[in-house]
Amino acid sequence: MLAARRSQTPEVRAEADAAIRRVLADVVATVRPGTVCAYLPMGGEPGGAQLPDLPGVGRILLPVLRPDLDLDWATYPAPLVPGRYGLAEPEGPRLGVDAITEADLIIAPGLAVSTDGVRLGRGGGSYDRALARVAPSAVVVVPLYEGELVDRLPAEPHDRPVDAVVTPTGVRLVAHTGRNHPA
Ligand SMILES: Nc1nc2c(c(=O)[nH]1)N(C=O)[C@@H](CNc1ccc(C(=O)N[C@@H](CCC(=O)O)C(=O)O)cc1)CN2
Ligand SMILES: Nc1ncnc2c1ncn2[C@@H]1O[C@H](COP(=O)(O)OP(=O)(O)OP(=O)(O)O)[C@@H](O)[C@H]1O
Repeated sequence: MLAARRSQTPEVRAEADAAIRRVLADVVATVRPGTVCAYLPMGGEPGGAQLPDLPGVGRILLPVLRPDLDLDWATYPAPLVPGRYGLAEPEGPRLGVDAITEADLIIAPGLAVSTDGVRLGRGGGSYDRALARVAPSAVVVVPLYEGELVDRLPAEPHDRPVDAVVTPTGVRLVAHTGRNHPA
């Protein structure tokens, strides 16, 4: 999945990123979230650097990677400083790992999602831990490029299912049996 992302030309990627941001704006207009947990794409992740600049959202939180790879949160916009793995992270007060419980919409990074809602991450287990804390009513979406919504992914009991994927062509709901019962 990473190799396919790297092989995209900058022009094709920029166009797909802009389309993904337009679809995300539609999702925000529909869900009308008070608080959104977003992320700052890095190294060819869908959405581009402007992903967290979400118009009309009262409160935007970005992840701050803890030494144990769990996720803390800080508000955005804020000055960005370099974190581990080449991540850019917001300065400002750390709100704690439970800040995600206040989010109505979570935009989570992923390399692929299956049609039954399993998300493939980068292997830190960060979002598995963070998504276990989201409110039952919250919506979890993963921005993806074309071809990254797949039929099957290997799942383990700690994997937390997601609700929908956002691609350049639109939103697609994925089916799962509940946040704490991975498909
Ligand atoms: N943009 C973005 N922010 C994010 C995540 C993410 O996946 N994307 N995370 C999602 O959890 C957390 C950070 N976790 C990360 C874990 C690994 C790598 C990474 O680059 N891993 C290398 C190999 C690491 C190594 O040297 O062992 C890789 O995948 O090539 C990056 C972020 C929080 N913020
Ligand atoms: N709640 C948890 N507490 C501690 N470790 C966990 C937890 N959930 C998952 N892990 C560990 O994290 C590791 C990586 O899991 P996995 O490969 O599913 O990550 P991922 O979903 O790809 O990554 P990420 O969530 O960071 O995007 C596994 O070794 C797993 O045991």
